[in-house]
Amino acid sequence: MRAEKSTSWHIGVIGGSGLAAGIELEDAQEIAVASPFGEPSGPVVTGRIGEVRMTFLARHGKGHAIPPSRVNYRANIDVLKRCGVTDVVALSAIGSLTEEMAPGHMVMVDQFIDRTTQRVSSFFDTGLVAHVSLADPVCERLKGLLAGAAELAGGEVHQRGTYLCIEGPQFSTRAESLMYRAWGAHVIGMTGMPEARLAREAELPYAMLGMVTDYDCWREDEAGVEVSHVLEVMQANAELARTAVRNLAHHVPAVREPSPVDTALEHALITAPDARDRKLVHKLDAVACRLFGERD
Ligand SMILES: CSC[C@H]1O[C@H](OP(=O)(O)O)[C@H](O)[C@@H]1O
Ligand SMILES: Nc1ncnc2[nH]cnc12
Repeated sequence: MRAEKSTSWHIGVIGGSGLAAGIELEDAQEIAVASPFGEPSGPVVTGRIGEVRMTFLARHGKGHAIPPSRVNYRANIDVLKRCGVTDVVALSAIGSLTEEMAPGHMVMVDQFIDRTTQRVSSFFDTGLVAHVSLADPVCERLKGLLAGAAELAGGEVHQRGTYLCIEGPQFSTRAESLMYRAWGAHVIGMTGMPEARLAREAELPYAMLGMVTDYDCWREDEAGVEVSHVLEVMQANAELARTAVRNLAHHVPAVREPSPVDTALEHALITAPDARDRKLVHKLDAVACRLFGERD
């Protein structure tokens, strides 16, 4: 395992609802990658778009069998890191909490409010304590590149948006939806957290391209969200998302300059070396490879 990131891009794509079929890659290979954090959502498909290495993982597994609360977010991020991914792009179906973010639009999520309750949200634990900064959970550089790629694909793109993550699997009540609006959230989903937290701990720049599928249930006199409707809108927009990813691969700079996120753990570890749990340190050979991995 390499300790420092290379200057070549290797983009990991996590495909959400309606995007399990993945993206078209050259020299595609399906690989089952094992993780010390358990079973990831499925095998990854790794290959290239032009000169850029790409690795795809379906968040909910083949056939969308895994609900948001049971996605093994740690294993998913761990296997992407193990594959050598340098940056992570998340594709997600989202509900809109604001009039101007209409179904069919795309939102470059840049902030999160986490209302999840059942998920393991850190790679670190007793015997190895770390506190990374999450003030800016999305990598500005990756977000900018992805926004440009989405616009080039012909999408109506909103440059920022706060994503409220619920536990699900039920959609929200009207009272909750109104409260989230009052909190200043712009969009709602069930998977952005802890995915973004874990990417940061793994020193992986993360950006989310949210695909608006519905208006949640805050609008008066409108029916609540139906999953069939969400999937219908996603199917209509899946090709747009795939084109955005293709454009991203074709438009990243030839040389990947370091991102501040590449060293997010630099000042985050607080446990003294002699108080560290060796087993946990070993488990983090990929996630924290820069600090604990073997050099090749
Ligand atoms: C299919 S409706 C609810 C479902 O869709 C979103 O999934 P993802 O973020 O993986 O695209 C939402 O978060 C829920 O999991
Ligand atoms: N309204 C909504 N609430 C939660 N997750 C969603 N995914 C798509 N639409 C959603």
